[in-house]
Amino acid sequence: MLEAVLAAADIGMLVLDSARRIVLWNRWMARYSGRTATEVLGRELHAVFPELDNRRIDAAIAQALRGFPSVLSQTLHKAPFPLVAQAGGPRMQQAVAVTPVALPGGERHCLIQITDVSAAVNRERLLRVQALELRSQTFSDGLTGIANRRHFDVAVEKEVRRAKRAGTPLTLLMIDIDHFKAYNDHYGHQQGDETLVRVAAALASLLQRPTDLLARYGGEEFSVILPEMDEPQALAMAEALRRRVRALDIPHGHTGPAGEPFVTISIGMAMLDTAGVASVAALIGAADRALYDAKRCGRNRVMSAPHG
Ligand SMILES: Nc1nc2c(ncn2[C@@H]2O[C@H](COP(=O)(O)OP(=O)(O)OP(=O)(O)O)[C@@H](O)[C@H]2O)c(=O)[nH]1
Repeated sequence: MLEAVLAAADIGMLVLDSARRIVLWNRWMARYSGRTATEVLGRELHAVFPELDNRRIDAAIAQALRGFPSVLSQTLHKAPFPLVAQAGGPRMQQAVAVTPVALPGGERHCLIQITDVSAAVNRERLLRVQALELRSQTFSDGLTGIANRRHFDVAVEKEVRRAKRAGTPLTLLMIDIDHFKAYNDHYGHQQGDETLVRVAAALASLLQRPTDLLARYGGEEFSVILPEMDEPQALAMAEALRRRVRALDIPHGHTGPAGEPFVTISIGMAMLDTAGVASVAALIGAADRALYDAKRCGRNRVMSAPHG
């Protein structure tokens, strides 16, 4: 009965005597190691597995022969024994427990139990990848691929706090595509989406520093956080962004009599240290008012929030 149970067990079991010779080798071990019981019984464990050069296993065996059980950490010892689920396949991921066995005669033996945890490990790996993917989706805009509003909200709070603490400047740009309602009305929503993607990519191509953040703030509105830039640099960047979008030469024949027949953007700019603003809400408000001024003054331009 015991033999039948050992043969049927879906777990590897081998028993070593005090000289580390193999005295029990169940069918599971034979199947996944490729070595039959006849080949290994009576032989020393390291003679059977010369590659089993794992000091942790040696220590665990020594400990078990002194009467103390141990379980090998799965993160540190993923696949100590050369076992494969199928010939030519990858090494099986293993959970290994080493347990003392006291026989009636008094001699202490050591039972090694091996479980195949490959499926669990693979599932864990997949979950980790999915978690990372979900996290990046949570913070990026599905259409344009740039940061979304949620990402912006978190980043602007952090950057304002950092700038205040370090006493460094911080610029916020609010960007809006001009006459985009007319664009959608005349060219269709789908082409409107394509244009949003192109504009986002054009803006992103100019922002090189890792701390700069371009986000889709809302429908056809973008925001840019530019830490540690003085006012002339920030203004130059805003101008460059405006020119870059205009240079895409995306036709827009419905911009009114004063407008250029291309897609353009208006930009409102506010700085933490020049707008006299202390809070994130005030900074956004100042940039928003400057954007409104840029629209009122004819669009396709950059306007700065008044100082102080
Ligand atoms: N295609 C597309 N259109 C969008 C999206 N989000 C917002 N819009 C459109 O953007 C337009 C915004 O128009 P308004 O805010 O009225 O302003 P505007 O026409 O851009 O005019 P000004 O801002 O005054 O230059 C609306 O027609 C929205 O439907 C989007 O994801 N895709």
